[in-house]
Amino acid sequence: MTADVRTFPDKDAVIAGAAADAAQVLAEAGNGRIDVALTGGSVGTAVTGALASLLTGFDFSRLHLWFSDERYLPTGHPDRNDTQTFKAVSGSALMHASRWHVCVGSESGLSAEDAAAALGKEVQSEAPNFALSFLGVGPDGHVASLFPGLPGVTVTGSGVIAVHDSPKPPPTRLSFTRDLINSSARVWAVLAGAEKAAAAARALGGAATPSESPSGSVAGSDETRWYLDEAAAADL
Ligand SMILES: O=C(O)[C@H](O)[C@@H](O)[C@H](O)[C@H](O)COP(=O)(O)O
Repeated sequence: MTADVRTFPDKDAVIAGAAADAAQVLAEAGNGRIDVALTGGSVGTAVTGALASLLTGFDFSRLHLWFSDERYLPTGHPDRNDTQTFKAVSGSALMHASRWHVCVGSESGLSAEDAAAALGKEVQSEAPNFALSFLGVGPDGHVASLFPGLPGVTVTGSGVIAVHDSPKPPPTRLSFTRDLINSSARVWAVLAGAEKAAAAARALGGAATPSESPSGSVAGSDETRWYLDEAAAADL
């Protein structure tokens, strides 16, 4: 499916645009439970923060929030994606979502494989039907913690994997598989900056393999959108 590419003047406009559109998706979602997969990184976290301030009059008890990847560090560590997200949304009603499905922390003593399996079990038993998955994109084209050249991006099945030797610190991470990400109705990539331009062009060019371009290998079952600033869109 062809991605719907939306270009904005700068990073702040990308964040505001994606958050406003996500607020509309949530407002228009039918009755019942809504599952959303959040992402880490500067742009994704800021989108979640902006979304939190737009959701007025929303029934938060319907909302289940997940992270499509986590940096495998102790609970509360300032570099964890959930910690950074909680900071971005603190004081907002988003904190009252029915459930934040966070990953176990490394203080548990679990190996990354066992921590990934625990979250995978939760995915299996909750059977989330993701309405929306946000993804940041790295300069190397990674999404979630699926990095070019590492084995994770080729793992099949709707599970959660352990990732070792991540080129972006920290080295140990947990990540949704590509199949789990792609089970989302909507997959929205959010990115900004000239350092992302080559990765965006490779992904949207459509010729790269998943291992060369993880971001080019993710797509929503209904819709794939890319929110980019002009700098990141420069090579499209
Ligand atoms: O744990 C993480 O860092 C991520 O989830 C990662 O996939 C991130 O979204 C991208 O690296 C983009 O990050 P930026 O928006 O900061 O460039």
